[in-house]
Amino acid sequence: MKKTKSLVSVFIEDKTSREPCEDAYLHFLHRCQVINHGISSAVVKDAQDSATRFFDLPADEKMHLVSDNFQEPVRYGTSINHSTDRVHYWRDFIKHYSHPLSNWINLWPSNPPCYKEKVGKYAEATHVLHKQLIEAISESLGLEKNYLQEEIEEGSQVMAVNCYPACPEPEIALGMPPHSDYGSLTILLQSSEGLQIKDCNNNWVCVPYIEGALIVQLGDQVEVMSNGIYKSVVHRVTVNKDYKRLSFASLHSLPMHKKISPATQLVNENKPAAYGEFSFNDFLDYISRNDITQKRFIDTLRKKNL
Ligand SMILES: O=C(O)CCC(=O)C(=O)O
Ligand SMILES: [Fe+2]
Repeated sequence: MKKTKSLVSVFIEDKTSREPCEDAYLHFLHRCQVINHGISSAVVKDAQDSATRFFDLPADEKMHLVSDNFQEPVRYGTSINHSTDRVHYWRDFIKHYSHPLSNWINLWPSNPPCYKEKVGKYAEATHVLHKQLIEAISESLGLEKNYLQEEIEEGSQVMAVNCYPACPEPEIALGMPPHSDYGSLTILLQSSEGLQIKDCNNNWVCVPYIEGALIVQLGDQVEVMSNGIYKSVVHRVTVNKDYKRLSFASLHSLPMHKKISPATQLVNENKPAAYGEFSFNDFLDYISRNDITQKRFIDTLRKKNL
């Protein structure tokens, strides 16, 4: 079976195997893990090993990449924004722009020497997978498969590589606070459990670790484009006291300046546009001036009279 087709069928099969209501479909997508993604275990392992070696470097080797500027294409840090966070989170991260790879890879860490090549291979593979998933989502909404094709080809990809060290008091700490991702989809690779998502009843649910699987999380751009048929996933990261956890969050989005709004095919008299338009740049502007734990960005886009 062709990869794209099998991904589509994963979505559709689950849609029909549950109660035929919108919520059931969303419920499934909140929990989506993809196993038939076509990214080899060697590519995944090499990327994980390279990232582990990067985080194991002495602090002063990483410090020259520290920045609180959210627009910086390569940024190392702890917490979310170390200088403004009122609560610090138990996380180190390196974030880098990743698409088109040749535009950015020279800025990526040069130590360990394998980092660029190995993480670069993984980033390119997730870009291909993202395109397939967006096609499946567009079709599931009754839109053309290539509805967002151009925007995805030219779109942005930020790879957030997160390291959550073992924490002596995990019950009073978090690796990341509750948030949803701004983009279209996030493709997430976790080395062990730790991610939790908020379900329809507002309970935190642990996302199980499945060897070889990639977690697919819906972001704010898909919620807006689908006019609320899909909802972006609120998630947070817990930590543990026994071992370090590594995750790769590949954050995909439309190009930085491109505004997304509800698809006209999904807007009608009975279902008017429920959100205003926004771009990735608008989100960056918001996050640099606001605390996302106080108010979600997507809440600022909802039309008030609906
Ligand atoms: O580490 C994780 O499981 C999630 C990371 C995440 O949510 C993010 O980087 O936006
Ligand atoms: Fe996230």
